[in-house]
Amino acid sequence: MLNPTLISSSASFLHLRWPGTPLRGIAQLPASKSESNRALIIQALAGGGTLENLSDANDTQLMQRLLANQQAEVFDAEDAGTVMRFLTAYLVITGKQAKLVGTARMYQRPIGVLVDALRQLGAQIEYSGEAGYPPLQLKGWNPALDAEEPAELTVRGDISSQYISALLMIGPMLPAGLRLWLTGKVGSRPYIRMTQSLMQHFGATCRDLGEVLEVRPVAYQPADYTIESDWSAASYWYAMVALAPAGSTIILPGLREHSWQGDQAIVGIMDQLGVATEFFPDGVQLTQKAPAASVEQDFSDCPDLAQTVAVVAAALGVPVAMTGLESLRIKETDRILALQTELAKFGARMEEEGEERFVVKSAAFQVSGQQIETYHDHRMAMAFAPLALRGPLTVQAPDVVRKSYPRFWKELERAGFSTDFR
Ligand SMILES: O=C(O)C1=C[C@@H](OP(=O)(O)O)[C@@H](O)[C@H](O)C1
Ligand SMILES: C=C(OP(=O)(O)O)C(=O)O
Repeated sequence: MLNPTLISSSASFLHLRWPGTPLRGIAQLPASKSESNRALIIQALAGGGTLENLSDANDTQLMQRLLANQQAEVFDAEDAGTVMRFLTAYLVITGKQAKLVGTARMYQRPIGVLVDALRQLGAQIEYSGEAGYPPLQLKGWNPALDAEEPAELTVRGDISSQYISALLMIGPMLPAGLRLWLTGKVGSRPYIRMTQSLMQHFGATCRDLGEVLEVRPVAYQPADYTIESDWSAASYWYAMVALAPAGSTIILPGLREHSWQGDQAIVGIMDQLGVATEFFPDGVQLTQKAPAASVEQDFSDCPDLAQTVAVVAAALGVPVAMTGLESLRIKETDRILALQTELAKFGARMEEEGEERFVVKSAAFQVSGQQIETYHDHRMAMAFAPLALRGPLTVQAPDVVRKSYPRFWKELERAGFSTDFR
């Protein structure tokens, strides 16, 4: 069978068009890659259990392949932050000596906070390139940990929550558990809570005691878990409903009202940008409503939604003030710079007004054949694609979506977009 992701894999450009009718239908979402990649690490540590609905995202397929070949000498995390960070901690705790490599961009994404913490636990890790960044050489694990008292670590929370999740997940394997003190402004908190919830689902004990997170030395137990659909991926369908002609509505199966994913925050944000959500037992229906006159939003807990929201607000002409964007500069690309550059092609501006506060404003926003650069960032492609509902648009390197949503373009075709891959 033809792999749907291969159809576009060699394309340099995708020309997207919308016929002008209302947008209606059921869109299939990928499963959450954040839940999937945690569940895979925990399942490997638990030694069993069944995972249903694992994500088809490259980040998850990659994690699965790497965990299936643990005797490897080199582990290539490609551009997947969770793979690089979670696997580093996993390989340390399972005593592997190996090299961890990735893309050129991965070598610009810091990992020093995690390496310092693992070294304190007894890991021997060397930097093969620049100190503080991958690639890493894991040289062994000589824990000198107290059998009675939990290991105590102090970790900055203001760079990436993935270091904290990585450390929490190996906590049950330490002789007396782990006490993790967080310093600085902790970002992406819901991802830390998601880690705790999944750990608990697999029998571990991980408690949030305010300033400190405590993991007891209680072993993981094999368990079954069904991964929820991905709320970050859902955000692009919210954007489409917000920008589509009157009378548009979309059903998204597999989303839960009580979710472990912080990006469910899209429900409240898009309620202000013209999309109402109705929950059903297995999913949601999105319909249109009037947007607010202006929006203020802190993205500290949901950084992956920032691009979607900036583009929709600019296209609607609703001024939006955005805070909590600090981590955007060290993701797949510098997402602030990328947004500023690409929004400018439509006459919209994203300007820093005061410290770490960005305001997106636009007048006479027009979509008329612009070409969007994607900067090796899946979210740049998916956040700008909904603009095709307002006029013809070209997306450069469309295959970038495979990182989290390989079927994205297929789903757009099913919804009625015309796609021309060149
Ligand atoms: O733990 C996770 O699954 C993730 C945490 C977030 O990263 P940061 O903690 O670096 O903000 C998020 O941006 C990323 O897409 C996935
Ligand atoms: C930032 C992201 O992923 P990661 O950090 O896991 O590469 C993302 O998916 O937007």
